[in-house]
Amino acid sequence: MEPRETIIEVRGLVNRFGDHVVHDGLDLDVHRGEVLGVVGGSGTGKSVLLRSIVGLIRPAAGTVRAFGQDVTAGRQKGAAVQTRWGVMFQDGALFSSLTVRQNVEAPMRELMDLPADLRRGLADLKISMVGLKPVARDNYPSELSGGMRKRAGLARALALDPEIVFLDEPTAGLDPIGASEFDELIRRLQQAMGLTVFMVTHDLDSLHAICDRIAVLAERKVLVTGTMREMLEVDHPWVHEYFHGPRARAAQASA
Ligand SMILES: Nc1ncnc2c1ncn2[C@@H]1O[C@H](COP(=O)(O)OP(=O)(O)OP(=O)(O)O)[C@@H](O)[C@H]1O
Repeated sequence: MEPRETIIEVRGLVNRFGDHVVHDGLDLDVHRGEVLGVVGGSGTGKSVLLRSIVGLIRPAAGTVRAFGQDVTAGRQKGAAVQTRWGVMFQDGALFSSLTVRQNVEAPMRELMDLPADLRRGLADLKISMVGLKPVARDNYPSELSGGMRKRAGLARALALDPEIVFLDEPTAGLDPIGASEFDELIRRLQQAMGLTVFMVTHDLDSLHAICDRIAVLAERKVLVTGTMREMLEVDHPWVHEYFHGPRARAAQASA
């Protein structure tokens, strides 16, 4: 097997809010081309981990290297990697006063110097790639269904042709059919674009359907990483319950 390239390397990460320690010496590698599912109980710091990797939270200690650059060192250095990743927040986090197209154009406006017609063409391409009809381009977020808003959020995350996308609970709030369509979309885009995907999720079906590897957050760190098959062997109470509980059995049966 070829050695795997690590594109995100988190070492010794410490995050705390007041005296509440969320992460205490967390290590994690993300490999190029994989779909990594990040799971953990509520409040274990999955979103905080995502936000500290993309520079929205400055950790109390530890380092995050992205594409070989230390992105914890300061905003200046981090700016260079911002075009290499895209982020989709939990509810899509779209700008409510902008249309879908304007939302997708926003990262291009901020970080690239493109003529308006090219920017618009690229935005429309991304909108069609996520399966939204052309008519949705001029809609405002409030005019879209939850599933469409998520697709629009994904189109915005893809705006700059990133190498990695960070998705925070992409299927939360979708009905089962919508959720599996969204999984399928992520898998197709990942294969077509050679994307790496970092996905925080509670969705056991998504873990089965599209994740190459899973990282479990517990006890203020990444307790274990591995394939779904490896997760089934882990002898830790929470991990065992999560991957063997009734919902896990149902997801396994339908995978
Ligand atoms: N800005 C903040 N200020 C204070 N506490 C915070 C802040 N952001 C997160 N926390 C706390 O950090 C902990 C981890 O939060 P986080 O949102 O990362 O959890 P999570 O694992 O994503 O949970 P869930 O699965 O419920 O979304 C929580 O206890 C939360 O209250």
